[in-house]
Amino acid sequence: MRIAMMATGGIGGFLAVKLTEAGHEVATIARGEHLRAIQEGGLRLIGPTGNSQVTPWLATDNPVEVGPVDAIIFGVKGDALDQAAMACKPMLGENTVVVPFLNGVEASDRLLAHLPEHNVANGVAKVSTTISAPGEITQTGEFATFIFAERDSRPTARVETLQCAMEEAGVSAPVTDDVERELWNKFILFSAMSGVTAAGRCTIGDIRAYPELTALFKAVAAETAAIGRAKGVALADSVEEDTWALVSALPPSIRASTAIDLEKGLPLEIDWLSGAACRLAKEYGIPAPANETLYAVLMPHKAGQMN
Ligand SMILES: NC(=O)C1=CN([C@@H]2O[C@H](COP(=O)(O)OP(=O)(O)OC[C@H]3O[C@@H](n4cnc5c(N)ncnc54)[C@H](OP(=O)(O)O)[C@@H]3O)[C@@H](O)[C@H]2O)C=CC1
Ligand SMILES: CC(C)(CO)C(=O)C(=O)O
Repeated sequence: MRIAMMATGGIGGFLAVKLTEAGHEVATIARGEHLRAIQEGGLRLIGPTGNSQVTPWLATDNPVEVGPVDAIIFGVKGDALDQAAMACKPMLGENTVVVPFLNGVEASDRLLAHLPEHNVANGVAKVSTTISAPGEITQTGEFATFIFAERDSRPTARVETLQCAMEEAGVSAPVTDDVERELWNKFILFSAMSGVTAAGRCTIGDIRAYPELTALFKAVAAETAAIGRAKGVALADSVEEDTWALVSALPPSIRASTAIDLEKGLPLEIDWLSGAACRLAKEYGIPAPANETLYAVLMPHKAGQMN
């Protein structure tokens, strides 16, 4: 397949290495020092079980050079979505599938402001990866699951082809019959994990150890689940308990990327996490005091560099 990464960060960089290794023509869209490093020395993945280095088919900051592709893996931070979406246009053909893997539940809908609906799919990523140096991606932990489908979850050849490509590349890409439920399952976990580990400057281990943090986490997860149900998402009756069971199984040192971004003084994705929960709660008439409090506490740090 011919696949473009918009862009080559934690998500796009990880998949670029895996899919290039599996023999696909991968175009990595990047910029600045990171782009120069990929052009000069290729893209390196530091993984939990070993490292790999690839030379992608193309490394550029100009999507016109790439031209139409079969699939675009769309992975930028929430605030960068609009500009990155517009930049994708030269890479679209009639049947190109654009799969967003942003955290939150709004990315696919937001893409429709810029891209034709028939090109846009929906997806959720369960992986922990970051740009650790120019030209280098580091993965923490071995989990790497990418769940995606057409926006209405109907099976199509283009989604199935990309899922097979990922599976053959050693990345889990299970079929789903309800991609919206998958997004909300993660959002229920992640709205709480992001808000609490960032505002509390704490880890998942702390959330389990301090009853006050446990209660706060569960309150956020329950609010977000209530919003999902009000929206009509087919959540399991046990989603709150299932979410806590997942938290109980996570390594104690884990924090959300939001907490790590806060520590580094980087901009926070809170408008698309706690902020999204608050917005959607208002829309559906659901009280969301825990999400609102966490959103407010993190607000002064939203633009970064204010630690
Ligand atoms: N990484 C992970 O483990 C996971 C991430 N996610 C979500 O996936 C999304 C992407 O995260 P992640 O990949 O980690 O983000 P990163 O910040 O690692 O990567 C995004 C990259 O996109 C680049 N970029 C943004 N806009 C453009 C543009 N217009 N043209 C070219 N390059 C551009 C950025 O460059 P620059 O630095 O120059 O702005 C950056 O290198 C987020 O919503 C995140 O929450 C979800 C699950 C796991
Ligand atoms: C928790 C994790 C690593 C799971 O994919 C994540 O999505 C994030 O921190 O951004």
